[in-house]
Amino acid sequence: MARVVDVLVPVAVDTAYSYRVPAGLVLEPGSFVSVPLGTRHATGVVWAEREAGGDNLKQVAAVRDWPPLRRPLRDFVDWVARWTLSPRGMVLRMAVRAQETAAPPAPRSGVVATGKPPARMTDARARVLAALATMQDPQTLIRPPAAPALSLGERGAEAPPTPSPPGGGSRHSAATEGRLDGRPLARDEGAPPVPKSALAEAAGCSVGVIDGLIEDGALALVEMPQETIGGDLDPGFGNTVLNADQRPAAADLAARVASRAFSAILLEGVTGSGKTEVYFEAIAEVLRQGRQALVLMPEIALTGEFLDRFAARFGARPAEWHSGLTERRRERTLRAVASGEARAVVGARSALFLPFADLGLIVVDEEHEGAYKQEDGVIYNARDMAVVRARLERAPVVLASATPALETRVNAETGRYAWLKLPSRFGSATLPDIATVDLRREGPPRGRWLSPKAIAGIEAALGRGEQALLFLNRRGYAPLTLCRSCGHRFECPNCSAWLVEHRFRAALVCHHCGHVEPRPKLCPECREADSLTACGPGVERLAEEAALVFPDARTLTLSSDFPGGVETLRRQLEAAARGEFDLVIGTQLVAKGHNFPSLTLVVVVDADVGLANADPRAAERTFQLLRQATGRAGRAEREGHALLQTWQPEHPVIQALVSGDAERFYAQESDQRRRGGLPPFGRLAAIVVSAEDKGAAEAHARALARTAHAMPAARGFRVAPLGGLPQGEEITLLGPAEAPIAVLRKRHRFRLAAKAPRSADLQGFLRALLAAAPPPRGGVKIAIDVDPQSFL
Ligand SMILES: Nc1ncnc2c1ncn2[C@@H]1O[C@H](COP(=O)(O)OP(=O)(O)OP(=O)(O)O)[C@@H](O)[C@H]1O
Ligand SMILES: [Zn+2]
Repeated sequence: MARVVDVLVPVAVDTAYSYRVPAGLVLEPGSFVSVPLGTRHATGVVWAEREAGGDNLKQVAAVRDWPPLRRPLRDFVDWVARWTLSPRGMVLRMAVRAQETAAPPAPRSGVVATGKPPARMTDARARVLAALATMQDPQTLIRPPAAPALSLGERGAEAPPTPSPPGGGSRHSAATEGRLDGRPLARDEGAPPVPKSALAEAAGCSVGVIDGLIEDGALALVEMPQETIGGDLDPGFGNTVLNADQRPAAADLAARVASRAFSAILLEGVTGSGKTEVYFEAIAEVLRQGRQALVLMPEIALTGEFLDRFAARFGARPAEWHSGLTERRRERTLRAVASGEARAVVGARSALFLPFADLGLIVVDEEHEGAYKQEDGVIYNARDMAVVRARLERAPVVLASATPALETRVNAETGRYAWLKLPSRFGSATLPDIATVDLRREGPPRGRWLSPKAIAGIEAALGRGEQALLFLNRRGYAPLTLCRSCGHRFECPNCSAWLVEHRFRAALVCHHCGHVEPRPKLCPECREADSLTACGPGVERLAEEAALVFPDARTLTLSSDFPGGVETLRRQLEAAARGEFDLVIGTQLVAKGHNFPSLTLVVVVDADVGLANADPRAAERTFQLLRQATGRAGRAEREGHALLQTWQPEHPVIQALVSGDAERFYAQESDQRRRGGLPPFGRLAAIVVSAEDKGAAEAHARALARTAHAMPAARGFRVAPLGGLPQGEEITLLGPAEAPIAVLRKRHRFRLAAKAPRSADLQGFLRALLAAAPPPRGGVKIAIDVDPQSFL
């Protein structure tokens, strides 16, 4: 009998392939191995090991020296694949992609002073030694010196230092005594080495000067200790004194962490109640245990403020994980996570697949956020999968939100999740009072978007030296451009969607596929000049109006598509938080999570934006977004106000926001969903069939429906007959129908939906359906979306 392993390879296949293990090779489940796959080699992970007659099998080529993929993560891969109906290899890809692409860490070295004076001293050499002393001074370590060679004192860095007169200027002689400006030159134990290039830059000389000093023995080249990533965290660094609401919640979470058992907890607290402070106490307990914590955030790129708060509480920043990291950083972070060195990671949804050594806690911040849903490839909701991973790791998972998803609320109500509540804002802050502006009666003049009431409110706030936020969840200048003379509308050539004008970029852009075209001078249809007109507002247009109405206000407009990327956004948000702007105009990006202490007024320019959607979650999502947005006001001492500009002030969502009665809103929503058998009271899956050829997509979608209705009842599910009302356990199949976005990226799309009672095996049904249906041909693709968030 030979030893055989089943190896899962990170490609779009579901099965693990078997390979023979060469004698002498030590493998265990989870080992990374290189295996022949077709004509090439691939890196895969050992999924199982057994004794078998493996004579006709290919051999494992090599073992990689990566830490093995631990059992909980392997089980997680299997679980996610089963749940989402994705090939296991594709899910594995998410867990190992980083390893695959990672560049090997480059060895890094730096110089330190030896304390031995150089045999010969020159200006340049003196500058190097001075710069090094400064850079190694713990006082300046916190913030690396922006101006180089600070210790040269009054003369500054720009003026090249002239040789000191013998005896008079103490600098050189001091240097030869091993001190410079009172700073010890000798290598402090622990003084960090400085890379040669950085030192040369700081001293304003060439690397050659440094090499000379090394040869002379005054400097030594040493291996740089790798910067720790997410390590060196101190649970007692910056203790926060919690208030009477926060204390029991924090104690509860800490006790759960200490128990090392799975549990799911909804931490529901109004905006500004200190949810972050509370779950920090759970993280502190994880650190005391020497384990690891993961915090998921929906907008990871914008968490500058969070990182600073984290550092103030724990003495250092957590590791970050998101798509904006450089390759080297990814690789370093990955290793730090796998080795357990990284004690805390804050990340986007993909961080859920990191190979933690000893995960003791997962926090999903703003758990209701749609951004947790990945809509392509493996279609999954990181919030739900976080609960699964926590269970496999036997760790608690905290779902934090001021406006929890209805699913989560129901899980808390039924006791599946524990429920911790923070009913009021921290300190003396109170929730903003919310009023409506009825656009039917109190609206702005044509072509304007700010009502007189809103303008008066903003003027008053600015007059008091406070900030105002104009919230409009629409990027660009105008959502639709048309020709006044012939009525031509600009549509995306790849999608059934209007092109959005971005005046900033002087372009028309498709928000679905990214198609960009210049805004023409003539109408392409009727050749009329200057006939194009913008319909409706986006944030750019609002900024234009604000500049007109408030010419003296310091205004900041923020949108995720503005140039400068994440770092610029972070800096601008920080500046806004410091009060450097009077008026902030932005999309949902500014609505969430930020603390702007002097912000007292939020104007929601178009509260109806999300309500027009016909999807089952439209009301819930609008409620969440607007409550978050209005929740930015009045977070410090001063009272906050919010104005909702709306055409339908009587709409239940608007009413719920105004009354602040979240309980009633959730109760109504629950009721409706229960009656409709919609999640969380029933289960939904969408099947999207697409092809470049419309006929092919439609034909296949119909074939799927026919197959479903012809399927015999099986254990776990039965398909309801067409036209009839579903009985008990039956699954209803709806559609196919052309998708609301009928064409996306040149592909025609048809949707089917499966609606099932909670007790039915929805995934089992979908699997059986795909197996029984004819195989897709002619470029037809099928995407299964379990628990869809989007109905487009
Ligand atoms: N115990 C505390 N001691 C000092 N400051 C606190 C305390 N609790 C909360 N704060 C402060 O109150 C503000 C709001 O807290 P935090 O951001 O944690 O609230 P949140 O519930 O997460 O809010 P949101 O849901 O709106 O993001 C912050 O500035 C925070 O520093
Ligand atoms: Zn498009």
